[in-house]
Amino acid sequence: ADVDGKRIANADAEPGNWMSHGRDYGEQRYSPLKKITDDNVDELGLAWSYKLDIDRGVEATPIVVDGVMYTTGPFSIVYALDARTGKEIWKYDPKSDRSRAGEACCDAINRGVAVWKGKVYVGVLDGRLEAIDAKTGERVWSVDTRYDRERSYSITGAPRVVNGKVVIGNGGAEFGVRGYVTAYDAETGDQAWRFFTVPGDPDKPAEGKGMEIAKKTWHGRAFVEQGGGGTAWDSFAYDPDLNLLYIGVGNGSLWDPIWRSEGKGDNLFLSSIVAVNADTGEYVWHYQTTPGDAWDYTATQHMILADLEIKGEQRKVLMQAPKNGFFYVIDRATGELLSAENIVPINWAKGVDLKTGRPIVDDEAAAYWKGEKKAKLVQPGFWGAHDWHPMSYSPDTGLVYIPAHIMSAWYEHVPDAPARNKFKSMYQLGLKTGMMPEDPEGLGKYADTWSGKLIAWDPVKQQQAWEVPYVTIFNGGTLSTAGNLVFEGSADGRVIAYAADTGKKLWEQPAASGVMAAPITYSVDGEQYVTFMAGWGGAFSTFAGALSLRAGVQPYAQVLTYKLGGTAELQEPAPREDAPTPPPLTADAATVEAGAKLYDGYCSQCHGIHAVSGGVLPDLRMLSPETHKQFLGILHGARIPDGMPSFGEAFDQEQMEQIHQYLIKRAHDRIEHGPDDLPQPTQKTASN
Ligand SMILES: O=C(O)c1cc(C(=O)O)c2c(n1)C(=O)C(=O)c1cc(C(=O)O)[nH]c1-2
Ligand SMILES: [Ca+2]
Repeated sequence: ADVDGKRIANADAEPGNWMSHGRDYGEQRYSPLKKITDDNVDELGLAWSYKLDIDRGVEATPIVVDGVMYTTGPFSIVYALDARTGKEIWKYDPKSDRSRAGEACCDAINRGVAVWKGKVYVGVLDGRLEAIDAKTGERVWSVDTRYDRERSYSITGAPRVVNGKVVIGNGGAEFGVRGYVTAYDAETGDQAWRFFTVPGDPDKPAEGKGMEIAKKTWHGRAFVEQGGGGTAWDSFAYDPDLNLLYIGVGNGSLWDPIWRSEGKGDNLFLSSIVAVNADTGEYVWHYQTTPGDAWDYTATQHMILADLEIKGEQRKVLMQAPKNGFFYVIDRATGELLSAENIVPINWAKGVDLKTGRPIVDDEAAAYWKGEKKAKLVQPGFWGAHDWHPMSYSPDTGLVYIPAHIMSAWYEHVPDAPARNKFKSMYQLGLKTGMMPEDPEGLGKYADTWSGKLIAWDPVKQQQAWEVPYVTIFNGGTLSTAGNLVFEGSADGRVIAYAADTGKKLWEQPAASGVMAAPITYSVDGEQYVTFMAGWGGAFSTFAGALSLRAGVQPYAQVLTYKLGGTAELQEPAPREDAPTPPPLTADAATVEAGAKLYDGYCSQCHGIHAVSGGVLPDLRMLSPETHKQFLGILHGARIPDGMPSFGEAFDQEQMEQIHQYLIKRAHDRIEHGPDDLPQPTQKTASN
């Protein structure tokens, strides 16, 4: 595992390895390997599988160095496996603080490790960054990256290592945090630099040139208390020649700009790409995709560096398809916007003005944060036209392969800003969102408006080359290879290979769970392998549980590795047990109604809107008689070891009973309505 900057920068010289998150510093996720091609990919079979410990969302990109695979599972557990056989070499559990599991917005997920000079680095869900000995799996150092322990910081992203420094951001912009990126000495864990993405107290000196610029774009003082947001929870890229580190910056906190910044200002560096000096963390340039973000339009999405010929000129570009629906091509030396077009239908903006670089915002979509009382249906909604699922770029076809979403969401202004507290709740967003019908028919109609697509996008022409439809959102990240192939897993539980030039499906097998993570390829002893990390979970299936049931999968977490002629057998989860009979419904309508409000505010982000779980965390309509008895105890923390936080300080006993009664009511609704399967989607949105 003796990886260093030279080796990563020359990744093409050793195509058998996958040494950093996006394979190279430009994060193209393109492999020069071509033993597996469009001619023989139909002979691909399972070589080995490895079962992960916890069946929740799996989002990691594995690293492979010299025959060893380093990857992660739920709750940031790290695995070192023999890349030929899947045999475990060691396992390291950082024992992420389960009492704080509820402070992470989107399941207990992790996007993988970094490897550098004999050490493996992992960001832990509870906010630690740790170095592990690559040979023994023993911890070498550990730092708590949280700048303020009273706030709900978490880490889900993969670290990157640049010039001997481990770079990591954090999550939490749904719960009132101030975003930043920190670089730590890879050897010692000592802090080298920190770059804040949004300003702190306006009465105190700004932290460097970046904050001088940003400060002028914020108004009032509410953002100091509310954190401001701007978490860098996923993407980075690095250009060794320019020595620039690119940071993908997230959404605002609170979401509603009225409660964040008096409804005014661009609120830099929310929803921006920021370039900093990789040695010092000093600001160099920025490009803001969504000024004054009001919709959770993060620009944390995967960034790809490439050299493209644009209008007869060779340009060093950075490409990103952030949540807001546009595909941006930016000059990565200067930050100049070269082009931007939307990849799916959108209604929040009419386009991007190339002169100013600013979106032409639609007045209707913006109305909610101008204080209008009516809810607005905005497209894309909070999981964007593209979320964290990595895209890839093939220099052979010149196309970018984007796992895209078609989805909308309601947004509604609320008359009061919430007081900040540590309980993850919908109220903490400072607006009302996520509204959807409760009745199966209405829900089915709404579900029909959500679907997924693999889009092959031409970044020079800024237009689509081909597409493949999927039944729902949250399909897997992509990998492209010199064998004219694009690999992608799907939300509905398949692993698939397409011809990179035409999009023709060439190979497909079942994956025993939904696949969200991006696959990788590597070779050992001349044999090429393709690995998919399978395992359903993440933001979609926890919050919008009912809609995610369209995927029809369970959260079964495993590493699946394929080779030509592989014959291993796929392990599958046991079928779900039938729901027990609920207790009789005795509560009155007012009690149930009060419980519904509390549930949708505090419980829905994990257990699903209207108590319909997507199957990752327990469906609270199907509690066992034993669990019904322990209900209050569980709310007081009895299941912290499983990641269920205590709500002892959030609710009084009466409120806990109200929630319980609401769940009993929903259990009876479920029996009345029958199974949760929504009506089948129309032809248009059915999977390929
Ligand atoms: O604002 C944030 O700090 C933050 C963090 C995370 C995260 O850390 O996973 C997500 C998001 N936002 C987010 O907006 C989002 O859509 C999302 C999806 C997922 C996921 O893993 O499925 N995480 C996150
Ligand atoms: Ca967010």
